[in-house]
Amino acid sequence: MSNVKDMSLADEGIRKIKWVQKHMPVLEHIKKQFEEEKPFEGITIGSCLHLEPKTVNLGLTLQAGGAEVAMTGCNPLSTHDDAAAGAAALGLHIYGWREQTDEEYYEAIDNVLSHKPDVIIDDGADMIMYLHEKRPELLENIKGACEETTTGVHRLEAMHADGALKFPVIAVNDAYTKYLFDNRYGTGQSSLDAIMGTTNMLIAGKNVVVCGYGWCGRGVASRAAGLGANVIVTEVDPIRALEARMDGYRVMKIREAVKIADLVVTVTGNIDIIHGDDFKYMKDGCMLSNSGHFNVEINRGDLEAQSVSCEEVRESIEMFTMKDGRKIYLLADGRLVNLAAARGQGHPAEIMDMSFAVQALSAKYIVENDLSLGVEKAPDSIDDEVARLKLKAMGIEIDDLSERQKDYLADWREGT
Ligand SMILES: NC(=O)c1ccc[n+]([C@@H]2O[C@H](COP(=O)([O-])OP(=O)(O)OC[C@H]3O[C@@H](n4cnc5c(N)ncnc54)[C@H](O)[C@@H]3O)[C@@H](O)[C@H]2O)c1
Ligand SMILES: N[C@@H](CCSC[C@H]1O[C@@H](n2cnc3c(=O)[nH]cnc32)[C@H](O)[C@@H]1O)C(=O)O
Repeated sequence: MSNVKDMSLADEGIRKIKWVQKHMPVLEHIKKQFEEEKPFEGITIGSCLHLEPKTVNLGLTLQAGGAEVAMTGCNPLSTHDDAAAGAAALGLHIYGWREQTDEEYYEAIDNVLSHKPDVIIDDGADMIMYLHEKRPELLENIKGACEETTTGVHRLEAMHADGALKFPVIAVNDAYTKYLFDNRYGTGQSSLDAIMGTTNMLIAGKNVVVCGYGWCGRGVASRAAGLGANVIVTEVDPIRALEARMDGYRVMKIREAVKIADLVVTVTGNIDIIHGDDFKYMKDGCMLSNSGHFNVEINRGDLEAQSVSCEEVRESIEMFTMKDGRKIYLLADGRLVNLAAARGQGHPAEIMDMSFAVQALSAKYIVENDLSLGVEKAPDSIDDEVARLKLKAMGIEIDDLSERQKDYLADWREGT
């Protein structure tokens, strides 16, 4: 059963799914293994992930392993209607469409849960939260869950600390083969790609303010600098601020940064990064975008309160006219621009290849093991396997330690 926008888009969706499959060699390898081993026979997997071609390929990989798969999106703006229709035509249960209301978004989550999943794959923890709060009768079916992103992991750790979490969770985000590549190079490239595609503006010579110098912030800063921007970083963590400085960027307080910003990209996972009086100090024409989480990093309510009008001037660009006549532009409703902007394509397929390989192997790990309650990193063996498969797919060979080298590294006696 599915509920998508328009099944006549299925052929185009399938074309796009086939395209990404050519660029996801690790997941394709795992799909073949799953076809032989059938680790998910009798298992239902429910997911809440950005519903687009690469995610559908994860769904097909789980299906190849014998799973019944039900999927919805994890953001009201990020679903690709053609990929959703294609996935439904390929036998996955798909619920969702682009531009859902909040009510429709949670209804779709509810529909997935009605399939009574044994395993949940979440991105941002909305499905896990909803399950605990609104469908607690289903908790007993759940063997475990995987969480895709930094903020989702933080939410679930907080839930566990409160004693509220009722099943084990694997923090897929915390695998090296996830955050070092997805959060950094994926967010770096896809955010700039979406901002440029949405605005058709030049990046070179602009003051680009990156709020947060975590894994995503590093990626966004380096890609913006590569395009010729003058990058300014804001941080609250002294070590990350120092790192940003020594990586060559200016570091300053947000209040100083907004005064000179041409473009702001928030990537903190935190609330109210741009809020209140910050809007009063912005230059005419300043563009605001978020690539972190949900739509809380830029306080839209505060922006609206200080403006006299708001108009969609181009797809995914709202122009706020301020009381003094300045124009401030908000991209993609302040939701993560690389996925929620109409032109946002998400991370490149080669990146999601690794993230979703970790998801697929973590789901298998959940069904094959009795994990204890809590939030734990994906096992190192999964990281190692994904990295080795990726190197192999890229045609890269690396060296092995010799016996002499192993002995040397294990010996404290050998010195100068
Ligand atoms: N757009 C995407 O596709 C994508 C991909 C991966 C992660 N994410 C999301 O992006 C966000 C960041 O993820 P990450 O892995 O980089 O996390 P991270 O924890 O590595 O980095 C976040 C950084 O923001 C800083 N920060 C917090 N509050 C701040 C404030 N008030 N001002 C300035 N800096 C502040 C923190 O000190 C930290 O260095 C999360 O919400 C994550 O879920 C988005
Ligand atoms: N549901 C929240 C979650 C943040 S999404 C951040 C996650 O999106 C994932 N992501 C980035 N690009 C893609 C993509 O193209 N397809 C599926 N997931 C993606 C990425 O792994 C990252 O951890 C929200 O919408 O605000």
